[in-house]
Amino acid sequence: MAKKQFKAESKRLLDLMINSIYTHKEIFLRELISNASDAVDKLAYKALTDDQVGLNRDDFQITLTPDQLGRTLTISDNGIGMTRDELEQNLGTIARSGSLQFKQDMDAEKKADVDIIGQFGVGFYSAFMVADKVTVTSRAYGSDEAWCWESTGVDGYTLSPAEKEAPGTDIVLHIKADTEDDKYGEYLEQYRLDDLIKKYSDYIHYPIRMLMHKSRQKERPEDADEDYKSEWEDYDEWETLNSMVPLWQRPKSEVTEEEYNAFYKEHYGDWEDPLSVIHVRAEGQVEYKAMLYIPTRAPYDFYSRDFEKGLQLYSSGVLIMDKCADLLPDHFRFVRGVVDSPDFSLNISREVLQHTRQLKVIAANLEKKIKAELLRIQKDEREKYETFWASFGRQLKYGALEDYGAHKELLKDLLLFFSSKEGKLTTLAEYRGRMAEDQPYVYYASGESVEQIAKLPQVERILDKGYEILYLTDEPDEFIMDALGVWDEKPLKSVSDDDALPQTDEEKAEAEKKAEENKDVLDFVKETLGEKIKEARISKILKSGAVCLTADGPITLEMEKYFARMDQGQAQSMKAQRVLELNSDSGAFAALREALDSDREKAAKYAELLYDQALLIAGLPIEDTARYTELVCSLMQ
Ligand SMILES: Nc1ncnc2c1ncn2[C@@H]1O[C@H](COP(=O)(O)OP(=O)(O)OP(=O)(O)O)[C@@H](O)[C@H]1O
Repeated sequence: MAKKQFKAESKRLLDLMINSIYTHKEIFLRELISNASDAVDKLAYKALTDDQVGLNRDDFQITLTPDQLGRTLTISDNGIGMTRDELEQNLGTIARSGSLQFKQDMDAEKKADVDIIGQFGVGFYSAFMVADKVTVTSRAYGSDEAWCWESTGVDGYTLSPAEKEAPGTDIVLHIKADTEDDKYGEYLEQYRLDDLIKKYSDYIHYPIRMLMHKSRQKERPEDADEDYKSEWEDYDEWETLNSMVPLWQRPKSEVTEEEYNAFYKEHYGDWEDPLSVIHVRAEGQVEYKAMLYIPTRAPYDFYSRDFEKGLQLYSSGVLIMDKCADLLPDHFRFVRGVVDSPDFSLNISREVLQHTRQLKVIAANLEKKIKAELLRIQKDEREKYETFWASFGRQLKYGALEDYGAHKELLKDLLLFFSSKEGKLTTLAEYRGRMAEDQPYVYYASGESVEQIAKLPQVERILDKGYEILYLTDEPDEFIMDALGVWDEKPLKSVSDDDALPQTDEEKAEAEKKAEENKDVLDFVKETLGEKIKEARISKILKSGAVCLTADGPITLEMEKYFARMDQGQAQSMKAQRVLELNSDSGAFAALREALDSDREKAAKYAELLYDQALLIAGLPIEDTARYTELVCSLMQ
């Protein structure tokens, strides 16, 4: 029998195929199963119009037969098969896809009935990654002869007549001998094959079956006495390895909550039900189906570098990528789920998806859907939203700041902050809804905890006016207020800002007068404290409190704390420009003024002490604690 040669280019191509295109050898099974599924699809399609086929959809199947002794793995299908010419053309020419041709020749309206996977004409050759010889015996539907194609890879192939009872194809892989690095024998183990089918081909529409070798406990004989020891027996049983119809392909109305939840727990290793499921069927610009889950709680590694975001990507029921990061923006990285589309432009190895328009369109649509679902939960199921917020709120806040605030408009409605008025979490929109029109600003105050903020001297005047304050206790909060700037025409304002309460002309004149009258005291305080503060001023924001610390310029005290934590207290980390605010109506101020007139040394001690008090109130450490104690004790004498 004359050996036909692959064309020279084909030889090189084949070598490339076998050694370079795929990163994982195990995908050979995915490719061969996809081919078998295509072949079955083609015959099933024919059966729609041709009664002669004599097979129903339920009769089609793909079988796997591992033979450990003979070291072969056979993949059989009862699909359309190949004629001699087709064997030669399709398997003898690399990059020729009979499947693509088939799809192109099909009537447009029938295309919806089939899900042809093959398009590049290369997948078959991946068999040579694990086999040193491949034998294909095929009988085409409508033909009464069968042919055998055989090849050892680079060396070309032979074609010879063969026997085969029914139409279809048997592909026998002669599995390579094990090496130090590669244990090819694993592809003969039934459980490994089962795993691979579940991983890559679980949603192939036809049953993939394997005769499984199992063992079971024998039934206890009726006359067994007390000493009876249970016995085991081996048996073989055909098992369908794939689940076939993916949940997301079914109409939403036909999937129960239990089914959604069971899928989630099984696939994403969570023991708790998800907070919500988003099931999408899109038919616009890009056709796809998606099933997304919002988890109830963050996985333990969520806020660590180890956490990998991404959705599983399927194309026509075949797994293409386990974590496609491009489908999820970082701010929604907690979402889990699946996207399936026949429209993806895959690259030849089906492993990496090219950055396509389709992917961008899908990602943008999903982002909108996720936001809409979160808003729905926020509105209709507040308690649930708060559970979500406890786990993922931080992620959304950081998301609003990422990329120089590019996503803040999208995320701002989802954010929650603690409300002084409600005594619980609120959205900015809800705050705005409660706000009287003559209230000039949306107020916020920052600190370590809600309790600590509530006691800050600078919140007193604002609360006394009946205004609501957002208590910010999380690191990114102030940065968010900065980034947002205004909410529905009302500026966001820190209660520590000098102009937190707008002043009338009279009040302004009064304040200026006070500052002028007390200039000597303020100069003295500044002189005593030196570089520690930028300025001492008569406060416009204190009511009954004697003193507090604020910051001039863009960096607030809370931001300073944040930067210090980030740099682990390095000296060069960004510092706020501190302003010591003094209440000229307070007893402490009167004492300071009196001391300044009578005992400057004592006055200096007062100034230092007031500064330390202000640090304590702001939740900042006293710089020299020994000196502080000394001050207090000396003033007590
Ligand atoms: N089991 C089979 N039954 C019938 N025809 C087959 C079978 N396996 C392969 N073929 C034919 O051989 C062709 C080449 O297969 P190959 O796997 O190399 O490429 P493909 O499936 O078309 O594309 P892709 O590289 O995208 O998988 C197929 O298009 C199909 O016509």
